[in-house]
Amino acid sequence: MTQGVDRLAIVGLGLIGSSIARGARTYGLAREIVAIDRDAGVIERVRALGLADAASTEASAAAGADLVILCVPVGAIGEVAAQIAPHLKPGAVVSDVGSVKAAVVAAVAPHLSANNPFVPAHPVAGTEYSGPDSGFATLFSNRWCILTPPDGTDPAAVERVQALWQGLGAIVETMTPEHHDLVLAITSHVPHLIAYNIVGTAADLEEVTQSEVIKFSAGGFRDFTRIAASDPTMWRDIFLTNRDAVLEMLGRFNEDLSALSRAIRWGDGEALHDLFTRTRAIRRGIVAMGQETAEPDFGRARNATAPADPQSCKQS
Ligand SMILES: NC(=O)C1=CN([C@@H]2O[C@H](COP(=O)(O)OP(=O)(O)OC[C@H]3O[C@@H](n4cnc5c(N)ncnc54)[C@H](O)[C@@H]3O)[C@@H](O)[C@H]2O)C=CC1
Ligand SMILES: O=C(O)C(=O)Cc1ccc(O)cc1
Repeated sequence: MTQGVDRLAIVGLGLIGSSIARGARTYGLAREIVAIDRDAGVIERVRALGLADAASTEASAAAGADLVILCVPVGAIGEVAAQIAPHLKPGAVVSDVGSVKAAVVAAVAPHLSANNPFVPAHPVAGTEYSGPDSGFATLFSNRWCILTPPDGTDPAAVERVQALWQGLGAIVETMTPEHHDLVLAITSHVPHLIAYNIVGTAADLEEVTQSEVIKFSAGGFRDFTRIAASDPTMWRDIFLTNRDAVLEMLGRFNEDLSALSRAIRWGDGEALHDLFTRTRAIRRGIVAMGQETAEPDFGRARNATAPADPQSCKQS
């Protein structure tokens, strides 16, 4: 059994935090796991599921941890860092899993002393489910985890966080927070916004079509509804904290959408066919890299320990 971390504290035991706890147990990555969540109901579930050696609603439970991972919505990460900071032992490394990085670095840095290096991380893996029941140990297997350590971060701290993610099966890559935010704006954030928008538009049309939108929802729309079922708090925070990059990518998206509208209006089949051929090649490239299954899996195909009844997960 690898003993990477002596005491691992996880703050926020939702989908991501509970998956880290399960993975750390399964793969023997920590001698002791401490779970911290402000929600007493979550702590109760953590105890019932046996996800940690100790579980508490108090930030002081982070005392004595070698590595503390903040797994709360990005808008709360700075405030949670401030709460745990007074309890950290010298040398304890702090990390997070937030989907946005520049705003998180800015929010966390002021609260930590030089004795407690911050190594921001983002596992690019998840589902539309939330809460402690929705996690599973293999969530990060063969998935990217992006680290965005500020220049001058203690290399030993980066190494500790990298080792944890590699132990969880992730492939680790390092980049600047700003680059991360631009890349994720187009690959993750704008796609979620499009899903929220199209499902919202369809819902508004329900009155006009007398429920036929939902009744006849076929492949494309159904895939959007899965994404649009993602946690409202988490995604509100992502759009508010990655505002500039999302607006930049949304501007480009709108321009390209206008070009497509024009092609349809003027019967430019060649332009449509050219684009659809290019996008098909991109999908096939992703499948070939093993980052995706050929068919939509609705977030459950890799879920080796999924609850028998997915409805038991907190669905947003
Ligand atoms: N859901 C996903 O697919 C992915 C999420 N992320 C990131 O991971 C983080 C967590 O997301 P999920 O696990 O999906 O969320 P979740 O909603 O499943 O769990 C969040 C947990 O944090 C707790 N929490 C919230 N505010 C808190 C506070 N102030 N103090 C202590 N605990 C608090 C909540 O009680 C809840 O148990 C977010 O920053 C998100 O951007 C990253 C990759 C994928
Ligand atoms: O469920 C999906 O399709 C996702 O895209 C999950 C996801 C959500 C947020 C992230 O920062 C990373 C992955």
